[in-house]
Amino acid sequence: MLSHTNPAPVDSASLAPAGLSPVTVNPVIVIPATKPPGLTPSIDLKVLHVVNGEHFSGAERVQSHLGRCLPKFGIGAGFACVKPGKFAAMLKEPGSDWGDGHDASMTNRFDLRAAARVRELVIAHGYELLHAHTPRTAMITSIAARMTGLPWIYHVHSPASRDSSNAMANRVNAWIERQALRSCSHLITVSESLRMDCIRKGVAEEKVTVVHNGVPAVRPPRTVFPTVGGRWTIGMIALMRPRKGLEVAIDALAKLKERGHDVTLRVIGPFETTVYEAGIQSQIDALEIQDRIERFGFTKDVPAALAELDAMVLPSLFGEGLPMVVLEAMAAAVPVIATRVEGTPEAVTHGVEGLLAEPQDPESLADAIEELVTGRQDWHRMSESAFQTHAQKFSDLAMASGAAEVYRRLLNHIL
Ligand SMILES: CC(=O)N[C@H]1[C@@H](OP(=O)(O)OP(=O)(O)OC[C@H]2O[C@@H](n3ccc(=O)[nH]c3=O)[C@H](O)[C@@H]2O)O[C@H](CO)[C@@H](O)[C@@H]1O
Ligand SMILES: O=P([O-])([O-])O[C@@H]1[C@@H](O)[C@H](O)[C@@H](O)[C@H](O)[C@@H]1O
Repeated sequence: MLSHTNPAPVDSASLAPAGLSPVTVNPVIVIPATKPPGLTPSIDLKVLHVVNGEHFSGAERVQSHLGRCLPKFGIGAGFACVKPGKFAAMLKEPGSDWGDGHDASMTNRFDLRAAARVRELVIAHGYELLHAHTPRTAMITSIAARMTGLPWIYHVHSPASRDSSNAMANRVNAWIERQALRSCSHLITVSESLRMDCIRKGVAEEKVTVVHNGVPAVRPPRTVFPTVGGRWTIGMIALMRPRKGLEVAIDALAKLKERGHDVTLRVIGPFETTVYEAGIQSQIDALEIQDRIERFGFTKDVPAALAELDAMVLPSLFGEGLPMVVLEAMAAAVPVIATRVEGTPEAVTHGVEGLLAEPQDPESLADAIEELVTGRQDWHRMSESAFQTHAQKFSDLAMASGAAEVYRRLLNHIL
């Protein structure tokens, strides 16, 4: 049963800005992650996720939601982290309900002792299935699976061959992934686009299941609405690395300034490297748009940050699966302006939950933002559609239910 605070809807005419059509909105809706119908079953299956652990980004967000929600389907999750860092530390924080965190650190990319450590964890904690999330952890897991005789699942979050802007790292990761996948029992992809990518690379169709990413239904209260002709605050939320296209957003912002629109870009999240950060700062300085950019570091409270945005912008260049920030924005009823890459169009239809621009194209991105700020696209309609689409298709429980089904079918030899 969904248990949520859902006050009586009010007519937003009094709240609505000039130039945007009023609709009926709920002023405060915060829907906590909830249980599926029925009582929580007892745990009858334990899965060990083998994860990188150094960042807290999209894959880790998926892992944490799975860890929290799988027990509602009778499945307990543990995590073996092969790199120390943010996710590994967050697993150990008081109050973390993601599952048990274990250390399986590697001293270098080819440190195969981590596989022996995974085997020890399986024996000590009674895990019955292994689940890897990156090429590096696929390699470790494939060896650990051989050592333990357990089946293993590979979760594809992005295409290894175009996952980063480092061509050599992409080639090495794609090669490692190919070798490891020879022994993989089943693949989960986060988008249909990635399923097709795996099939094109030779994985048998029946070995791949799409489990779309999902996030909890958290729609923070919003009291201020954007107005045509007023100031718009759009935000990008990410671990900032070249493939996310922050440069394109900055160029688009300069174009919007030239066109006379009052749009500010809020950049929320850490930078992967100081070199990348310095390059971005130089670009901002050269374009003389310091007055239009606000920068924040990593935030733990993404829903609160979203509640202060008029739109979430994600100008990814390539390499996405189904970005979590897109789904988080939709859950928070924030329109999304993103690019037509990989799985993003599976969540956002142009003109419905948001707007889609062409990747690598500041003009196209500026045009999309302009559509919204000039009121040619109705903000309230888009906000409500985003909220509805999330609720119907991209909840954390739907994702956990999909993963649980794959686990059970695999162990019952139906897959
Ligand atoms: C290029 C790439 O490999 N992208 C994939 C990666 O996501 P990637 O890590 O690139 O980006 P996502 O948008 O999916 O995730 C970023 C996550 O970090 C969180 N965040 C960000 C900034 C901040 O300050 N605080 C914070 O908590 C966001 O709320 C979000 O949950 O894994 C996702 C999960 O399957 C995939 O769908 C993405 O396509
Ligand atoms: O294992 P590795 O190549 O060093 O680590 C990489 C991670 O640092 C990165 O966050 C992720 O997006 C890549 O897919 C890759 O897994």
